[in-house]
Amino acid sequence: MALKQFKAESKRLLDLMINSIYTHKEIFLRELISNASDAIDKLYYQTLEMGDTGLDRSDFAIEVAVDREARTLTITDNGIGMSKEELDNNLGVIAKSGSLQFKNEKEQKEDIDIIGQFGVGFYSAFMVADDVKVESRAYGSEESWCWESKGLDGYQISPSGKESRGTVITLHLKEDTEDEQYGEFLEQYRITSLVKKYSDYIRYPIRMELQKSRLKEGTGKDGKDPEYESYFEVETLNSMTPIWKKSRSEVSDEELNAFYKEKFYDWQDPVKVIRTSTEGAATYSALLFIPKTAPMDYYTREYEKGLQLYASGVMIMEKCADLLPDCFSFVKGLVDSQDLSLNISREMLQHDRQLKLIAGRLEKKIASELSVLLQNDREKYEEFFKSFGLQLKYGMYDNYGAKKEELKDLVLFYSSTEKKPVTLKEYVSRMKEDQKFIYYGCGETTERILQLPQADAIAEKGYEMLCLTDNVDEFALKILEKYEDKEFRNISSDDLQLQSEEEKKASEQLEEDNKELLTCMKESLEGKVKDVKISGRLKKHPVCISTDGMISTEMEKVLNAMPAQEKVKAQRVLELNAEHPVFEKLRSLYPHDKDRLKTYAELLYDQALLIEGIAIEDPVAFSQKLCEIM
Ligand SMILES: Nc1ncnc2c1ncn2[C@@H]1O[C@H](COP(=O)(O)OP(=O)(O)OP(=O)(O)O)[C@@H](O)[C@H]1O
Repeated sequence: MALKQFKAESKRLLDLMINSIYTHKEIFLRELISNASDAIDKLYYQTLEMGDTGLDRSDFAIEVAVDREARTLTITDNGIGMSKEELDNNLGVIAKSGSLQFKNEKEQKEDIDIIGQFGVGFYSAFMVADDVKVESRAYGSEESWCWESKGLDGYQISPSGKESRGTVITLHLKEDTEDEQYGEFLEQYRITSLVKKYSDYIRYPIRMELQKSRLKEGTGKDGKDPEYESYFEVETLNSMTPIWKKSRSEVSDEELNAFYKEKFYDWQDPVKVIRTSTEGAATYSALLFIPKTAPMDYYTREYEKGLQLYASGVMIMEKCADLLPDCFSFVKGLVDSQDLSLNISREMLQHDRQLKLIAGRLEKKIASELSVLLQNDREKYEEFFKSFGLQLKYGMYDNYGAKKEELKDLVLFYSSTEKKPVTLKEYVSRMKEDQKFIYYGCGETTERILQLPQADAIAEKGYEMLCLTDNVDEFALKILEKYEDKEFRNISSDDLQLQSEEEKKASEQLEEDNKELLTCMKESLEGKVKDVKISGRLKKHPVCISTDGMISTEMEKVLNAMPAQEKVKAQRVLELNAEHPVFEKLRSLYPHDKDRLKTYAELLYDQALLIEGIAIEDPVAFSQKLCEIM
């Protein structure tokens, strides 16, 4: 059977090319400038191959010009140009890329940086123009030709009078509509900012004659009013050499900081600049910055993480989210790689191994740089942690703790004994010989945690306690389970293992001796507590709440504050200090005055809740009871 060829409805295809593959019309300029740069590259390499032809790299340039009256935008290059056949083949055949072909033929050349590969970018001009004219004169040719098209209906090629080598593309911009202001591409600020945004690192100068304003000579001084005049000046719009491609010795810290502030709209220097480049399985350069403070919207849904992505000097994506894990979403910066499989529109990447590989390496690099900062510049790290520590702790907890190992040495918690933030490693290194657990307390502020009745016993033993003040903290530690084989323990949990065997026995005896009193109190607090016990930990305070089981009162608070969450309840235990005068009072009430004992039990329970920072159920009743006994 004969093999049949697919046919394409070329008008339809062109329509798709023009209108469906790009989301932003503005990228047409990037595409045309990239073509101009490719054309110059080709000529440059060709002349290199041919030996000296008198052409120098500095002779090459790309020019952009606007004519508001004629409503045209022109892009001129002095690159390799196109012959009549090339105009026909390259611009008349969709998806034919002369650039890709050129690149493939020269594959052995190392630093060839040709951008084009799909053979479609040129057609993006029709998103904004209703007439496109390409006048071109191929290098070394005697003739020049003009290709012209109004879009879907086809194109014409006719002789042109272009005298110099290269290509001039003239776009006649579409009329403005209610939805689209094509005229904006005639504004110089729009053109200059588009060049900066997408084509800043094109290797050849992109020049434009800009209209400027200056003080008229002789005015503005000696009592004369200032008068201004406009004048024209040709300016190079792009910076050409990417700062990340310069060697370390060529770029000062100040330059890097200035670059960061300008590109990423920050007014402060970053706390850390990370430069990295790799060759091999994935070839890329990255320039990353860790900001000093979190942007206003950082901890909101509006914040978008991501790194800028460049391919061969052209900006492809402003925020490539896949390059950063959530735990490091605060990192700003860019990645430049030639190896990425771009999507035809250059707006997306194919989710390939390459991208994953780069993302994985960057993640490791960021983690190791943070760890170096922590070791070498504690003050700076603490400053950083104030802004982004919360994110690292979320990162530990997120995704069932998938990144907990990577992050556990980067988090800090305030220490009760050191009176400053410490790492888990530091805590463990200071643990007392007989100390079993890493103790922590939870609350709104460190001051309140330090005042918790449960903290007294820890302090008395000379143990260190971590103060957890962010909602996520306890969850992060719970998911970590252990650090260097040491379990974490909330100071409010029922089993702190602080008592010696003798002390334990004494408590059990006391418990036994007061069994009926405790049972009576438990019945008075029916539904509120799981148990009423003699405490082994209280020193100064008469009562405290401890919890039995996985959920602490702090976790209960956090979980119940979440809108869709099913309500949870910590298993509360009311602990009594048998050494406290209040306990004597309780003993004196039982069994003669059970009503009063009930009131006391309720008051003490509410009091314990207040100390924990938990709202009491019925403040009015609490106040009445208090007055009653007064
Ligand atoms: N200014 C120019 N000078 C010389 N040749 C050009 C110029 N502009 C376009 N061409 C030729 O036309 C071809 C098609 O251009 P087009 O922009 O459609 O695709 P591309 O640049 O090859 O690929 P991509 O779609 O990835 O940008 C190019 O490969 C190149 O051979």
